[in-house]
Amino acid sequence: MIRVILTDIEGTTSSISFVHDVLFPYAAEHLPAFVREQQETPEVSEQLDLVAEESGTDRGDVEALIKTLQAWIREDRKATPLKALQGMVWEQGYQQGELKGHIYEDAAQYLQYWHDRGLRLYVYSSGSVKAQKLIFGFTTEGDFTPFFSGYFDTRIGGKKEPEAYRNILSELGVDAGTLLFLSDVEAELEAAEAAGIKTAWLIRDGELPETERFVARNFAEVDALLQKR
Ligand SMILES: CSCCC(=O)C(=O)COP(=O)(O)O
Ligand SMILES: [Mg+2]
Repeated sequence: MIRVILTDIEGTTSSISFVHDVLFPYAAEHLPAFVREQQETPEVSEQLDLVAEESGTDRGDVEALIKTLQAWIREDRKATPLKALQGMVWEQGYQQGELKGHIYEDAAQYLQYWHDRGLRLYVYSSGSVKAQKLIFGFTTEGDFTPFFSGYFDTRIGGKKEPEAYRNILSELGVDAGTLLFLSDVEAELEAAEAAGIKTAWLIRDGELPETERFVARNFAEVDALLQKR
């Protein structure tokens, strides 16, 4: 029986276009000034150390580090220090009212419903935990953070690696068979399944694939699966 739901964000609870056409351009625009101004603060400095280490860029050349970060944004690299810095930049945007998180109507409805029914809800996204709390804390529909029991980002492991899902199970202290993972990316579902976790593949637009997997157009269809299991 499913007692815990672990959900991806981009393409699952929230639109890909919000992340790619709003969040990423916002970060690309504001990150250079943010890094120049905040480079001496411990939280930013720590991330710049990691950017230098991962890219081989000279740690003393802040402009080169910014160029590396901009290139990573363009290629949608799921690098943990980039994700941490993006979260800090987005925080300013949400606080100033320039950004509002997107959440699909059905996701908003069912997250609340599942929470009220006693299911435990967790997020697993490549976006940093800070970024996850922001997108759900400042949505156009209100604050959804009270419905979540916890958040995981790439510090627990990459989303296409079975080890990450084993780490999540161990952190949560639950059996694999009680957890349902929701994502729009098949490679993420395969990794979760390799750890014994049940999955639902969210296909919000376009043609449905021919697959043995459980596929859902929206969270109402995921709920139908929950009724059966
Ligand atoms: C937390 S909102 C920003 C999401 C993000 O930065 C990203 O790369 C999307 O990753 P996901 O794992 O949610 O597909
Ligand atoms: Mg996704």
